[in-house]
Amino acid sequence: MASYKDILRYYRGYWPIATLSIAAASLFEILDLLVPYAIGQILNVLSRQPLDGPVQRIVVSIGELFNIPVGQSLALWVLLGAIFAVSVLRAPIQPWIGSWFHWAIPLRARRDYAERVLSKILTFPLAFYDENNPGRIAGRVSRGLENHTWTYPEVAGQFVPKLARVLGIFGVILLIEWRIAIAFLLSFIVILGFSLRNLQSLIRREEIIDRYIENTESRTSEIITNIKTVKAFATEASELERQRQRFKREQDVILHRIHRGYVNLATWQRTVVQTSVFCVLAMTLIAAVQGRISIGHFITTLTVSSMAYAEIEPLSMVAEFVARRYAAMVRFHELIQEPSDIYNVDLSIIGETPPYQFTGKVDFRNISFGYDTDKPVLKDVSFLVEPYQTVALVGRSGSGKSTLVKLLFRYFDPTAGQILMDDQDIRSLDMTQYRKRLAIVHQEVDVFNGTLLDNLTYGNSQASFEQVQDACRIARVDEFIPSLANGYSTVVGERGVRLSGGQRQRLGIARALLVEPDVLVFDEATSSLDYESEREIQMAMRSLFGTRSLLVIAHRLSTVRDADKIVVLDQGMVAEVGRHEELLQNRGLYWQLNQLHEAGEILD
Ligand SMILES: Nc1ncnc2c1ncn2[C@@H]1O[C@H](COP(=O)(O)OP(=O)(O)OP(=O)(O)O)[C@@H](O)[C@H]1O
Repeated sequence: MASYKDILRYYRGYWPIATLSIAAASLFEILDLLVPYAIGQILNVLSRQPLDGPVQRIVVSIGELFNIPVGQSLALWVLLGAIFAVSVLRAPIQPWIGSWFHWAIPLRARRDYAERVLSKILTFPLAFYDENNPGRIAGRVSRGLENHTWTYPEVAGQFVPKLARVLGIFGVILLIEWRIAIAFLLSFIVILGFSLRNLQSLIRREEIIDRYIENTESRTSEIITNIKTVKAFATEASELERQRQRFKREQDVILHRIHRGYVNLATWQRTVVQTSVFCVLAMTLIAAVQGRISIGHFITTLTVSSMAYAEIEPLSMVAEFVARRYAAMVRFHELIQEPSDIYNVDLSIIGETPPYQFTGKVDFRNISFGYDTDKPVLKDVSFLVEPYQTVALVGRSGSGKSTLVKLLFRYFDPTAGQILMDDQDIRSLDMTQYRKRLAIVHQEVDVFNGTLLDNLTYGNSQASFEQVQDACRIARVDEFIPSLANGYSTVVGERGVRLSGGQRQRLGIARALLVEPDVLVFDEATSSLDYESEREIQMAMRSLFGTRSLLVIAHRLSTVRDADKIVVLDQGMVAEVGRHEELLQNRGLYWQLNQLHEAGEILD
């Protein structure tokens, strides 16, 4: 569970400079008090009342030092000089010690944490993404970073220095008349104590609403991701209605439970502040009338105390902002504290030549696995992929084909059994380096926003242009390049040319080939492709047979017919293994699937 300590740690790299700049800003706020104090003393000089002892001593010392007669005029010059020093001389220094660091620190911390949170996102286990969609994760990250960045300047540049100023004012009033100082201090303790108690309960409400907003954002992100389905089912109106209800509920809670709370707090604060100002005025007036304080002190006390009460509003505004943002900041740290993948992903390796080189012999030995411990998905699965063999995985939907591939990539580890790559348990290998020797072509190939060339070399930025051309020839990407306006430099993806399903698949194959994997996994696209594209891909794929070990999640008879080995899975178990003709002769599950799907040429 994250807490305020994590929020403080966010700025941890900058503590020394933060402490210095906050201390300097606080000092400036206290020095500001010299102005009303000096004006009070000037009034005393003009009304021929005595100066305060320490001021008198300073005037005398200066008179002696410069050999100037001590009198009214020297006292006025000294006081005027003090006002000049703390107001005019300070002006060009303050922004560089204050504002500069109050923004430089959170902006630097933002860069640190943007990097840290991305490293974290890159190393979350796959299961995390099943439970949290991109909208939820992105929302939490951006709200967290933004709120940390905005909160620091307010707390460091406003809250702490203003609080220091209030303490300074207490000191000044204490010098003048202790009874007024005590009344002043008590009123502040009451106001701050009550405000803090109220803010705590408002923070709890903010935490609840933050989770609620996150769920709403997550649904909006799902609508965007699944927009084709939304449009196809014409559910735009019902989606809007559902979200509209959530927006309304959000607004009701924010307006009536949270915002009302803040306004109630402000109302109460304002009333207490005005009462206190009045009491201090009355007490000061009585003290002046009774001759306990001079006219100058009367003016100083009234000026500084109203300065202090005027700070209540900015102070409580900052406290309110912090309270409003607290939940989002804490939830950002909760995200960072989520456990990473159990396998150590090495984020320091960029474009290095992987140390491993395998023949491509993969031995699945007695593999059992379940996403939930009580629901086994794979049960005692064993089969061997010899180097350069093409092995097809066949079975009904849900039989565990994709799960086997996830285990090969070590997204999960089997609960029993082992996967051996060239007779080495893959758990004993460096995971990042091991994965670099594998490649996969998914059913839906991801295209990043960038040029075609960027997308082709995504897994191997060192590839030469000749290698790219070779891969494109094998994967038949070269057949559609002439139709693109700028050839390899054509921008594809989000902001560029949309590639068709078949083109994307061929891009996926070329991209996989460019990393020169020892084992290539191919998750055949099912029925999203037209006949022409499908044939192109079939031909591209067939030209890979025998060039390396191939593991194909096969949906088409044509692939399966040519495979060296077909592994038929049934409810997580190996039902049959053999070549196409052998399995047909067996008249088992493969034969049944074959019969069922022969007409459509698709196996599951
Ligand atoms: N992330 C997951 N969490 C929990 N259960 C899962 C997860 N992924 C898959 N499953 C379950 O595991 C079983 C096997 O799924 P898998 O995707 O491996 O099957 P498949 O043979 O590849 O199916 P298809 O051909 O339809 O893609 C299914 O019952 C599925 O519901």
